[in-house]
Amino acid sequence: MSPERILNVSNLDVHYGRTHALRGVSLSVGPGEAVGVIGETGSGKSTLARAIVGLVRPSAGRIAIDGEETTRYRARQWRELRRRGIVQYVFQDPLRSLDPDLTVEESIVEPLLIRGRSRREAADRARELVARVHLDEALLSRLPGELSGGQRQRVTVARALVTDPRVLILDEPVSALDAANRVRALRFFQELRDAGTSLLFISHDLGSVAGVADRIAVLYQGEIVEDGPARAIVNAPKHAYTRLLVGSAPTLRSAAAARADREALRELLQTIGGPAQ
Ligand SMILES: Nc1ncnc2c1ncn2[C@@H]1O[C@H](COP(=O)(O)OP(=O)(O)OP(=O)(O)O)[C@@H](O)[C@H]1O
Repeated sequence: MSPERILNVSNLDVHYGRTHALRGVSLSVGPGEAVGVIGETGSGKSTLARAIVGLVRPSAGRIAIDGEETTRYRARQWRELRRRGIVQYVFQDPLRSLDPDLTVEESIVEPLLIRGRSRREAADRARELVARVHLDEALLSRLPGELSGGQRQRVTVARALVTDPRVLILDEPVSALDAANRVRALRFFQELRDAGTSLLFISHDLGSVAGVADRIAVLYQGEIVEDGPARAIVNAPKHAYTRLLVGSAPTLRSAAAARADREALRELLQTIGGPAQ
């Protein structure tokens, strides 16, 4: 496996009893790269994420995180890896992943206090992180139940960032958000990626990952049927299932059509010697 990849999954198989949930899945994420995994419900997206963070045991294949092979890790080694916080998994449902009785500040600082940091240092870091996810500092004293869905989601991301992870796995990060929050969240994920955090986006919706992902892998019935640069997947999907996904994302289709029109016009202008804009 190439050492410069932050996350490397190769030929991964996962079984749940008789259900063969993942079949020969290979995927890699480089430093500061955003990779999207898209697929319909039941295609195996969450199973892949859960296998990467050690919550599901693969029946075959290999996983390496930041150059360290984790495939045969025992519980103690997983605990140590989680303590170091190199990989963080942000679950789909923020309400379920935040303790309802802890304030935003307590939720964010908890992992730091466990690591033995002082309360003062942890509180400073909480303020820094809420600013980073574009939340008002006044929300630090609120409980999760007193926040909007978009705010809660940013709190879960702030909490995941507290350990400076090299890779962040985001399970359906924008599907529960309204349009304005969705745009804001996607912009924020771009900032994170640009600052060097590797991102693995998991979603059923091609439209919500296409704008952020550098590469996209399409998961269908437990197998990756297509994998490539996001632009190629959207503009020239090869697999029939990917074509169906692109076809059912109207904004993507019209953006691709508009781009094709612009390119055709540019070519025409060049042939007739006009201004090539
Ligand atoms: N704990 C489990 N025990 C048995 N089968 C499971 C378990 N978890 C998932 N499965 C099965 O494995 C397959 C993949 O499920 P998975 O949850 O990974 O899909 P998904 O793409 O994340 O779906 P969704 O988008 O609905 O969350 C499905 O057939 C599912 O029924």
